[in-house]
Amino acid sequence: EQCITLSSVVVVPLINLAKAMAMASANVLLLPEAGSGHLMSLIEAGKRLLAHGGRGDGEGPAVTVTVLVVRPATSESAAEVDAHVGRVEASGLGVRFHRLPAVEPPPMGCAAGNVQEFKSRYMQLQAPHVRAAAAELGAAALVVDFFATGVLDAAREAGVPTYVYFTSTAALLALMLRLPALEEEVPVDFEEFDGTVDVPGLPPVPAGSLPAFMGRKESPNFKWFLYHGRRFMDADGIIINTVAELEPALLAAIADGRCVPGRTAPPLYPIGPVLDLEDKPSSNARCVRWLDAQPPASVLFLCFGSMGWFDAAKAREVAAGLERSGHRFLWALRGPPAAGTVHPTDASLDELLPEWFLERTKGRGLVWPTWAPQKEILAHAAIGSFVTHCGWNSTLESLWHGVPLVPWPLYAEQRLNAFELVRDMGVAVPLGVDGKRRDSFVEAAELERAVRSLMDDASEVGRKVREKAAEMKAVCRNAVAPGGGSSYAALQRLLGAIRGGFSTMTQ
Ligand SMILES: COc1cc(-c2[o+]c3cc(O)cc([O-])c3cc2O[C@@H]2O[C@H](CO)[C@H](O)[C@H](O)[C@H]2O)cc(OC)c1O
Ligand SMILES: O=c1ccn([C@@H]2O[C@H](COP(=O)(O)OP(=O)(O)O)[C@@H](O)[C@H]2O)c(=O)[nH]1
Repeated sequence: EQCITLSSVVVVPLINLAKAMAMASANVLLLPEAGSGHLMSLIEAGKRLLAHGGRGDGEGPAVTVTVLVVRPATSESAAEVDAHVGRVEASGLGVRFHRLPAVEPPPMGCAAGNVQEFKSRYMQLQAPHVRAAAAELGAAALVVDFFATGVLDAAREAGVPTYVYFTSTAALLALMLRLPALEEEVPVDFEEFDGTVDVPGLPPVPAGSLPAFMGRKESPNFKWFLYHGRRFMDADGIIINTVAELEPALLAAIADGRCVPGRTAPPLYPIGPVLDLEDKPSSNARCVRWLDAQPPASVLFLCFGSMGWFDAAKAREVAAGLERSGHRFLWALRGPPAAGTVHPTDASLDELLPEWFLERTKGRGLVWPTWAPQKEILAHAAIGSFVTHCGWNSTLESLWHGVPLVPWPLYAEQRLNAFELVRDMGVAVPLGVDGKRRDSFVEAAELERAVRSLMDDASEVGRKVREKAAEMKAVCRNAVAPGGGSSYAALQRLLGAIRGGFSTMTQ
């Protein structure tokens, strides 16, 4: 109102000033899921947006990045999130944080087996606060975790272009986009199904390699994956933590509309590998110093993610398999979580290992009973291969260092990752894991066979897989190289789209 009474000599410069201020920076809001793994991955992606667009250039305004922090529902998770947010705030990288008001969690708590439902409903409840934050902070774009597609409508109502950040593979994305059709095509529950499933861009996928959440169609978790799969099509783009050259056929199948015939898929931005790979001072952990004394590419590393743990029956099979393989090893072994928590405890070696094991493998093996500095270990020249649960972050970390894999999937989408690593990418040897009757059990003889097939000098299969992993190391590094890399280019395209939308908004 004050402006109306002013002369045009004053009004025009004021409007221009407001526009100029708005144009000065395009604020990208990130909405991670309320758990630390996905939060870390999305923050890492945010750091890349800042590094590429933070100062602005001839192509458009500078980009700022603000993370909308959802209060985790458990104190265990809240402590992890607080610690990580604190570290990033202290790092001075310029990522901003905005804490969303507390929301009453859905009633079911962290009920075992309904994790996806709980997370999805909790994120959906954030919608009004996300809309308020978008207005308050002046959002140019919103990037949401793939469990948070429940806020898409609120973002749309607020007029904010919204992108999904997909923390896993293009294979899982293709499968989730296909899920509504697959549900119709396969007449029984997937856990009853013996056939193969068609995922465009992959060889036929055996039912036993489908993700754990797909078991029963009536389960709330399945329903939520179905929901998210549908909602991905409504996003303004899908940012995915993969590398174009790692999954070319899958990305082409999604982009060509082969996963959802008759509809155009949102633009895809494969910007991976999104990993926190900054040079950190060496942890000086004893396990890393132990590696210093081992010959190059001689050590098998075993580690099973933030939630993998073994009971004595499984640990004894591993021990026997490792002993018989004759190869050197570094085994990160964890025990069962304490009641009411999800994270493994430090292993009690007396309880988990056969009494002969440490003595018989002395000098060629080390058991590490706690959290391992995995990235530092995989970067070490002594590491020759990696037995992994196939979490996608662990997989990318391994490929980044050219380390070939032995896949031992445990939970989430890991069976699908294992299938892709062996059958499509050729960077892993197969391992027979009994997921149906014995909860991801591997027999000693089978582990010994797989390890030998990858690590024995005379193994032709091993040579090919090792070569392929070395190729993928180059692929990953080239992808993020400034200028010509595919992930670098995808990030530039993404910034272009965000800035383009922002300029339209502020015109
Ligand atoms: C991909 O399918 C599933 C992923 C998860 C899942 O969810 C999750 C949520 C968080 O708030 C924090 C996490 O750390 C986290 C991790 C997680 O699984 C891991 O995600 C990785 C990629 O980000 C990777 O793909 C690993 O394989 C996963 O173990 C959970 C889930 O079912 C419970 C899924 O089906
Ligand atoms: O002892 C461990 C176990 C895991 N990790 C790290 O935890 C992450 C695990 O992520 P992933 O996606 O592989 O699996 P998740 O734990 O989410 O199932 C990766 O960055 C690993 O490097 C680690 O550093 N030490």
